[in-house]
Amino acid sequence: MAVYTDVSDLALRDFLADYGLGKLLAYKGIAEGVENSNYLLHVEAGFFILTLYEKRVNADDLPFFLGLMEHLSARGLVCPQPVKTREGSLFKPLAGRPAAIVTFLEGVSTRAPLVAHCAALGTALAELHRAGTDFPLERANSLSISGWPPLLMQARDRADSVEPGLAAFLAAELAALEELWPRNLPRGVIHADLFPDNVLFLGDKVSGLIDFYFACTDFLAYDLAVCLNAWCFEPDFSYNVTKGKALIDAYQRARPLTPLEIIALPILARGAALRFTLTRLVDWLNVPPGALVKPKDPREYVRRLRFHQQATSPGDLGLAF
Ligand SMILES: Nc1ncnc2c1ncn2[C@@H]1O[C@H](COP(=O)(O)OP(=O)(O)OP(=O)(O)O)[C@@H](O)[C@H]1O
Ligand SMILES: N[C@@H](CCO)C(=O)O
Repeated sequence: MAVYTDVSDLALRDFLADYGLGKLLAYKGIAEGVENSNYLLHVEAGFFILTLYEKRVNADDLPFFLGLMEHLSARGLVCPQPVKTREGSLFKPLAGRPAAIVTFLEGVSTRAPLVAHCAALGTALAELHRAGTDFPLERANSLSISGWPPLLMQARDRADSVEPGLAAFLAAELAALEELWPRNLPRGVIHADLFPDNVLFLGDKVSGLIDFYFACTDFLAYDLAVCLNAWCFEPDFSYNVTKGKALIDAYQRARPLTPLEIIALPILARGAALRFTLTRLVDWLNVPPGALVKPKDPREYVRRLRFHQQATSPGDLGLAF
């Protein structure tokens, strides 16, 4: 359960006094998620999500994240809408953390995506990229290639306790990717963490995208690479090329990839696998005492990384070219 920061009902009532949402009727911590503390709020105005931003979220980035959700909602993408205080603020402190209230979205995330889910995701991802084109703010991706060496430094000494030889393997991967990483691909707003737990469905249809707290300005095709890793591997770590093809084809129907993006996709997928290996490894080795959280297993991403070392052609991912 991801609740790092406990919120007393007294503090919450005081916080809510600045919003026009009526009285607090009930609230409870939400079991899913690993990054921030989330509560489901039931107030007189209905149901909302209260998020307290934890270590990876810098308060200076909140205007980008919350402004992006407003921008995308205004363009018809279903994502949480931030609720402003009576004075017009998008966030304010609660229990020592910056905190915001956003609208609650209906739908259920899937733990075992089917081909139809992957196709629906591909369409939603391309729509997100298109809706983000005129968003005026920029935010560098702090977890792209220049952000990986500091993560490896934090984990290097204890990485081999997770899997023998892991520190050397990751150092070699980092060096290889620094050589191979593309420089000039189409850029724009990306979600950067569109895993199955961040996509809500009603049946086969996407009913909402959530958790924009890694969103940034980066290669659009990197977002597709993150999704291929998160949605198209089976529990035995084999890559399901049918799911990959469904995701890519649906994406391309709404936003065709350029030839350079097609060539770069295997490297982007390898880099995306390294990014999540490193953040998971750091979190695995540093669970805060008392936190109600189940860290995610970095070895799931080491397996993907090994796949991408071998799968060097776009066709290996399901891309017809
Ligand atoms: N706007 C929303 N509407 C409905 N449910 C939501 C909403 N925002 C969050 N949730 C619920 O809260 C859970 C955790 O939210 P979120 O994914 O934003 O947390 P996180 O800690 O940032 O997670 P992650 O580990 O994916 O980074 C979600 O899986 C979902 O069940
Ligand atoms: N989606 C991430 C966790 C949130 O950053 C992961 O599965 O490692």
